[in-house]
Amino acid sequence: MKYYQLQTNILPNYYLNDLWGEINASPYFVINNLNRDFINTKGFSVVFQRQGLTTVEQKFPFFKPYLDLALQPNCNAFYLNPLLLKEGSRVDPHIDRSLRSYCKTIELPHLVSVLYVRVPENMEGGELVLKSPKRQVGQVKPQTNSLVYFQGDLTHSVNAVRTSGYRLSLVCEQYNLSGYELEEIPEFTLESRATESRATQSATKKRKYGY
Ligand SMILES: O=C(O)CCC(=O)C(=O)O
Ligand SMILES: [Fe+2]
Repeated sequence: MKYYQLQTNILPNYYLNDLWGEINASPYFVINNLNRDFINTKGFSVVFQRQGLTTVEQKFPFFKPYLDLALQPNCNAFYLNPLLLKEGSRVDPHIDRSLRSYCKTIELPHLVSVLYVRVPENMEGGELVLKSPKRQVGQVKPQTNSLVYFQGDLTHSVNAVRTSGYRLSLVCEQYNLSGYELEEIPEFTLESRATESRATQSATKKRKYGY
């Protein structure tokens, strides 16, 4: 794959509706302001190794069809996060490396997959912009039921959404780690502001972002 790949109409529509309902109903799905790059977004994260996949599927059966489709056979560690944007939300330029809080020296993901679960019709803004160090290599206009794979070394951002309605994506950072790095990654864990104490939240902020 060179830079990125886009597939449309990838899953049955009833599944996307179900996913929308299940994610919104999840008690873990709350305001997501831990990271400064994510402005006005909601979400939670599931961290797992391949051997924790059955636990993910037990606890979140509604993720299974997506994981069956999107997980790459050569990857062994994953960071899965549903992400909700609404009017005024945006994501500033970043490289996905969310597992670094478990292993400081971790390499970049092999690739990142993004399923667009629901996108407002005629959405203005909300494009996924992909950049290599030198130049912009792609701009994806999300559509409901499309799946994007992009190289894990690309800097990317999401333009501010300028219309009403919700843009829900299901993002999975996929890593191909060495045994040494893999040892540091939990087999299965959940990250959500809903389950963190206030003390943990401020400690995490200081550790990760220095404020
Ligand atoms: O929703 C998207 O298009 C990408 C979101 C993203 O970059 C992320 O969750 O790290
Ligand atoms: Fe990202």
